[in-house]
Formats: sequence, C-alpha cells, structure tokens
Amino acid sequence: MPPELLTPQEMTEADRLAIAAGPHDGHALMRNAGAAVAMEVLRRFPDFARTAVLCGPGNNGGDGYVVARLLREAGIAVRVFAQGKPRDGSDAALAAKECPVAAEPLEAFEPAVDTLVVDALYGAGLARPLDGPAQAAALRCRDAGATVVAIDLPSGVAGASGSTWERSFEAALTVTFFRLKPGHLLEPGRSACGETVVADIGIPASVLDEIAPKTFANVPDLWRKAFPQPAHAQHKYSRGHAAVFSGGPASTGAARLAALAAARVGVGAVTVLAPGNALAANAAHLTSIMLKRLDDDDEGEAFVAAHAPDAFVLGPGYGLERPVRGRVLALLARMERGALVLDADGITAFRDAPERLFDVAKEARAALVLTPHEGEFGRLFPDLAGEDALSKLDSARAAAERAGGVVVLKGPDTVIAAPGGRAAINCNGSPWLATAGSGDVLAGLIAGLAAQRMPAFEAACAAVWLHAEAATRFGPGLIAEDLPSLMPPLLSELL
Ligand SMILES: NC(=O)C1=CN([C@@H]2O[C@H](COP(=O)(O)OP(=O)(O)OC[C@H]3O[C@@H](n4cnc5c(N)ncnc54)[C@H](OP(=O)(O)O)[C@@H]3O)[C@@H](O)[C@H]2O)[C@@H](O)CC1
Ligand SMILES: [K+]
Repeated sequence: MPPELLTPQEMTEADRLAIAAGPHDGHALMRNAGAAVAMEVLRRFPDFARTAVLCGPGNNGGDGYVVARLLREAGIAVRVFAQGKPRDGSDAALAAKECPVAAEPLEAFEPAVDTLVVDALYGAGLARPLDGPAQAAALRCRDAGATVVAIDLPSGVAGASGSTWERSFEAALTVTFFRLKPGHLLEPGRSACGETVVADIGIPASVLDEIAPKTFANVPDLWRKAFPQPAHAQHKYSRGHAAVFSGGPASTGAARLAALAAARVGVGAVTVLAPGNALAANAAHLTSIMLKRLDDDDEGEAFVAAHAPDAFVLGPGYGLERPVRGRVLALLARMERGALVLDADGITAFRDAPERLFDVAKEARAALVLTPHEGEFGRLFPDLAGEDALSKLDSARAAAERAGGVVVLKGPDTVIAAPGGRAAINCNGSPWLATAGSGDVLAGLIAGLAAQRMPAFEAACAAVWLHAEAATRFGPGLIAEDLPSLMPPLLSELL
C-alpha cells in the first residue's frame, strides 16, 4: 500500500491533474473506476444471483451506473435504484445514459440476503448528513444483514475525517481509487469500510509531486529509509543510549518494560534511573540493563552531563508524588539531541501548566514526544479534545503544532503528528494491545529508535507499527511482557 493519503479536495485535484496530463478524460476515469469495482464484485462475490446498485446524483452514482452496465453484460441480474438524477452534461449523466438498466426510485429498494448491494450513493462529495431515503436504505441494509460493496466510501462516511453523520452504510468491501483517504483509516469510518481495496484507474503517481500530501498511512515505506542499521565499527554507546525513569518501590515494572523494549529495538545501552528506595526492586529484575540511583534533580543533571543519553522515557509508573515538571523541563533544556518521550504520569503532571512544557520544547535541541491516550490528551489539550468539529487527525496535528513536539494520539487508529503538519494514521492496530503495560512498551520502543538517531516523527511511526504488528502476529493471550521479545523477527524482516 503506498503511504500517501489524500483528502477529498486533494483527490479532486489528483483527478484534475490526471485529466490535464491525459490521456484519460473524466469519463474514462469513471469507466475505469466502475470497471475496477465490477471486477472486485465478480471476483469476490461470485455466488450472488442478484445485485442492487444504489446510485446517487454525483460522480459516485456515475461509477455505479458503470458497474450496473458491466454486471448486466456479465450476465448478472441487476436492478438500479437511484436518488436524484445526474446533472445534464456530467460524466455521471453519460454513464447513466450508457447503462441499459432502467433506474427505479431509491424508496423502492428492499434488500435481501441473496442480493449483493453496491453502494454508489455518495463518495468523496458527501457534504452533509445523508437525507431521509438514503438513511432509510442504509438502515434497511443493516437490518436485513445485506452484503454491501461500497464505491469509494460507504455513503455517510466523511472522507477527510472518518466521521459518520447519523447512520452510514456498513460495507463488507470498499473499493477506492488511486490512494486511500483518511476516512478509510480513522474510526468509525474504518470499521464501516470493511476490507478496503485501492484500485488503479489510470491516475499517474506523478500528480502527487504537485499535491505534496502531508498525511500518510503508517506503513514501513514511510520510514524504512530512516530505520537504524547497525554498522560493524559501532560500539555499544555509538548504537545509542536510552534512559528510563523508574517509579517508586511499588511501581517499577512499567519502567523495566520500557527499558526492555528500548533494548530489544536495537539501542546499544539502556539505563534505568531509580530512586534509592526502588533500587532493590529494580536490581532484582535487571540483567543487561544498567541501573543508576537518582534521587534529586542535581543527580539527574550530573548523570546527563556525564553520560549524555540520547533518549529518555519519563512517565510510565512514575507517580505524581515526586516533583516531575522541574525534572522534565531541566532535562529537555539540557539535552543536546535525541528525544524525551513523555508518557502517562509525565503527561498528567503538566495538566495545569502545559504551556510551560511547550515553551521549553519549542526551544529545545532534543525532540519532545508525547504519547497520550484520549484521556491524557484531554488533560493537555482540553479545547482540542472537546471540539467535535475536529477529527482525531486534526486534533493530533493541532496539538503537535502547539506543543512543538511529536504527538502520538493512541487508540485503535493511532495518529502520529509532527509540528509542520506531517501526520500518519496507523493501520495495523490490534485489539490485543489493549492490555496493561502495552503503552510502557511503546514509549520504550520510541526512545530506543530515537536514541539510534532516527528522527522523532519516524521513530514514533516505526515504534507504533512494530508494537501493533507484534501484537497482531501474537494474537490472543498477549501480555505486555511478551512484546519486547517479539521484536527480533520483525527487525529481521525490516532490515
Ligand atoms: N472526479 C473524477 O474524475 C472521478 C471521481 N470518481 C467518483 O466520483 C466521486 C465523487 O463525486 P462527486 O464529487 O460528484 O461527489 P458524490 O459523492 O457523488 O456526491 C456529490 C453529489 O451529491 C450531492 N450531495 C452531497 N451530499 C448530499 C447529501 N447528504 N444528501 C443528498 N445529496 C448530497 C451533491 O449535491 P449538492 O451538494 O450539489 O446539492 C452532489 O450532487 C468519488 O467518490 C468517486 O466515486 C471516480 O469516478 C473517479 C473519477
Ligand atoms: K458510496
């Protein structure tokens, strides 16, 4: 899957540029789009005796008329149910004219289990909630358990955000064109799409040079070139040094999970920095990972000065009893390079004064990486979290800009955003990751990669992908302790 994602506006621009460059005009692109959908229908659903194609008034409907014609030509029983008429002279009007199946009103559509439904009501052009007849059709399909193939997007799903207005169609398969849109990967759109296929309809990749998309699917091709490759001449510290702050004696496990993850992702040396009363608990469980006593800020400064770790993790199991903010701000100001990954309690500690963190991050040489779940995100960015008009992508992007750092907004559709507007949506998420300690491992993976000089945005994207891929491959029964040791085979594949 190519990494670029296009907003509906960017997709319109891609169409325009492709038509201008030739040889395909809009009608040819529509015929190619319809043919791609018809081919998927015939290939994947050969057992349906009947097909109902629901056509809207725009170009999405135009694609539907092409599908209806091709399926009829292939000998399938096809009925067309239309909402509105294509505008005179449009490509969709031409496609409707070429379609030998007479259109019936959408209100007459009754789904049945033996009838495959092709949803060509609305795609990228949907600008407001589905109206009554379209909503009723979506509901009837759900109630009847009909199998739906959606063209471009299930009608009712917004391409830019994945949000759904009222009831949307729910597809078993969605066929989209040229590149995915954010709405295919962001929930609830992603679940509504079922399986998603991207079809080539003759738009050349060169149109992307002009469009310069800033949103990506988080696939290895997005960051593979920046992934750390060990060299023969390296020693342990030149392979990077990551340090993880431990919580008190009763909450040391989170830091060790992060430390082990950093080590497994290839960093040369890892140190756990623990308060004196937590040294014994940590020492009992650490072997290759170093342990250093750290009780107050002076010692922290001295350690950073002497060893200059390339990346830090602060937050997992850290607690909120000890002063956190001063330590974070001093560390960030002092680091020469690399990244400070702030997770969990490290994020919560700044709930009353996020601007203090952001001001320092904007001046820092090291990158700040924040890894909030939705709840933690709301503590640092209450206005962004409470704004319904913003998608998860918009929120993460605005937060990264405001924070002057990389924001990893976690969830089933984790979004990674950097200042400047670059953002990636993760697409290999796994329900098995919803387990205690999994976030600690992610923080450690990010720090481990950043310590090896991978730029912070790429490090965060790669870590999110590795974390999810490990969980997906492991499957049921996964606990956070399993995750670090699942890295080696994934690294072998990537390298
Ligand atoms: N461009 C190309 O070359 C190619 C494009 N392709 C295909 O085109 C699709 C995009 O086409 P599109 O832009 O015409 O948008 P589409 O989704 O059909 O809807 C627009 C129409 O719906 C109407 N409308 C909107 N919301 C509504 C609502 N809630 N309830 C009722 N009506 C509503 C709106 O009316 P208006 O807002 O003007 O009143 C307008 O008439 C794309 O998804 C892909 O399938 C492919 O063929 C490849 C080549
Ligand atoms: K559709």
